[in-house]
Amino acid sequence: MSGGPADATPWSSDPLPGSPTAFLWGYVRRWAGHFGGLLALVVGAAACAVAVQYGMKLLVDAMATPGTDREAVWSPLLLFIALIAAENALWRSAGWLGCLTVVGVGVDIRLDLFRHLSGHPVHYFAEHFSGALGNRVTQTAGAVGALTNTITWNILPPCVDFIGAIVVLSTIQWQMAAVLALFVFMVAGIVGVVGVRGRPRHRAFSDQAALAGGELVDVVSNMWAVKAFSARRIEADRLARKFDREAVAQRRSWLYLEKTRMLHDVFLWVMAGGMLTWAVWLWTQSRITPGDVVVVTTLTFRILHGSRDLAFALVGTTQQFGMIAETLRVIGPRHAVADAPAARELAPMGGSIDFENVSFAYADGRTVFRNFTLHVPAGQRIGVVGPSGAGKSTLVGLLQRLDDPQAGRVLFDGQPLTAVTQDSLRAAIAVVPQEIALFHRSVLENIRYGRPDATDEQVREAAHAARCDDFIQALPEGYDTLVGERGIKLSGGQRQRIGIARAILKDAPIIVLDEATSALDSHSEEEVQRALERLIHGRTVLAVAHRLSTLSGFDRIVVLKDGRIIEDGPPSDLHARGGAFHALWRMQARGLAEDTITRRAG
Ligand SMILES: Nc1ncnc2c1ncn2[C@@H]1O[C@H](COP(=O)(O)OP(=O)(O)OP(=O)(O)O)[C@@H](O)[C@H]1O
Repeated sequence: MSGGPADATPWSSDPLPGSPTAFLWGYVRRWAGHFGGLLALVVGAAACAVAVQYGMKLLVDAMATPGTDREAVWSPLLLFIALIAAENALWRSAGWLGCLTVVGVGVDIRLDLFRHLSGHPVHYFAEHFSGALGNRVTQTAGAVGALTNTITWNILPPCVDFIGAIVVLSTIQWQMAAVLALFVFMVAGIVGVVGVRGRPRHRAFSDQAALAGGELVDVVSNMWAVKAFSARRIEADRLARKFDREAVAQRRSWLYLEKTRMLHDVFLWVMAGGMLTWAVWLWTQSRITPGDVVVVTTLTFRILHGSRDLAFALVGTTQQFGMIAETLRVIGPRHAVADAPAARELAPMGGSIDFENVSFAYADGRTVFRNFTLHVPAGQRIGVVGPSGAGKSTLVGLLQRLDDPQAGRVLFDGQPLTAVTQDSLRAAIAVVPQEIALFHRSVLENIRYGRPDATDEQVREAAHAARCDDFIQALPEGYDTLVGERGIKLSGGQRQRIGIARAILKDAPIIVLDEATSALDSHSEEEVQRALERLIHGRTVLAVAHRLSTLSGFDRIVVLKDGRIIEDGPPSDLHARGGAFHALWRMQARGLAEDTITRRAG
């Protein structure tokens, strides 16, 4: 249940607020009614709690003062009972409203962080642990909830208690109120300073915890390699060392808090003993009533306990703030590739591609293209080949605008990519990569990812055209079968064909095949090849391939080397020319022949 003013954040490329306070303030404003109500309820409840102590004093005085009418006890008693009822009603209302607020804000925060996170370019996710990013979003919502709870239950009430207690005590004996106020400031100050000095220990613990958590995510997501290299014990030992280091840091952080608590308890004992002795001495002098002694004692205990809660809560909040600040640092920056303010929807007109004097270097300074120019007319099938590191994937990435070139332009049907929205651009390009990303959802939903509004019938037609029908029908629940995380229950060829079905469904004017068949055996490749033929019919195709046989029947081949085009022309011309492409082709043909001989012999 959100119940609040959700979806106030646009899909902006602007950075998130840099400081946790500004970030949190946005939610306080969005949920102003809830936070305002919570504040009023908590302040009211804490004030009632102080008034209850005063009610107790009135009752004791009515009972203990000699010569007073015994009937006079009923009104203080009634007041006392009414105040207890009011206090509890206010606390419970605060609890209820706190629940609505924390839950609702938690949903908003996770959605906002997800929206911003998903706007970062693809390489951002390669540079960070994706699992850790997901956890970070969840933990930040948790930290904001914990912060709200800490302020509501551990910071506001002691502050109200303190003000209330000073007001009440000053009506009894102003000197006592002054001494108590001084003492509380001193204790809160000392415990606060000691607490803050412990921060490096707490930070060391959270760093170690993050490291150990990251290691665990890394190992679990690479479980295949762990098993393949029989490395379970090695990984367990490695984790044991990380956990040990984390445990040492955790003990140091925890025991430091215990020592601070002990220090506070000593202060509490000295102060409570001192105040009580002072109050009883004043009573022996008949300067204050028994009710005054009761109220001095209970208020002293109450605010001394409160001062400890407050000091620890403040230390706790610095940890929550640290966590939120770290998230804003990692997730919050401006998106590296953003839609221009005046970006239009792309208007596809056949699907021509132009790279005009493009220069591009990665963030680490590695230059891939210098003044690169390539024109692909609409409807042409072009194969891009070349040695590893030549820039083939970078070229495909620039076409999808995963990055912007530092100089020059990339155009789609004459429209510069920077002038159109990223969503409309990517809707016009269907990519079949080497690794098809499958969600842990049904086969039907996975194919429908190509066009979310497609009917079941259209999904089945696309699957049929991509030659998926047979194996999908053979799955336990057909199209409703859930594929495992990353589609682990399907073979490489089957995943590829699902990827092709998606692309067929997408019906985009440009098809990009990025090593689409390189991980397949010859039989699967044949199947996939047929599916691909159906997909690429009548469209502009840009195919990156190591296996040159994939490109037979293409109109044109471009051979890249070190970001430059070294050969360009129809495959037959390149063969005739006897250059790099021809040499590569012959090498692969020999490999294929050997492969066939080996299989026949087998
Ligand atoms: N995210 C990145 N950050 C920095 N450098 C990168 C990044 N991605 C690729 N490169 C570098 O850019 C150059 C071109 O890489 P690219 O992946 O485009 O080559 P490729 O021709 O597709 O290679 P392969 O056939 O091995 O996939 C290489 O030198 C590579 O190391």
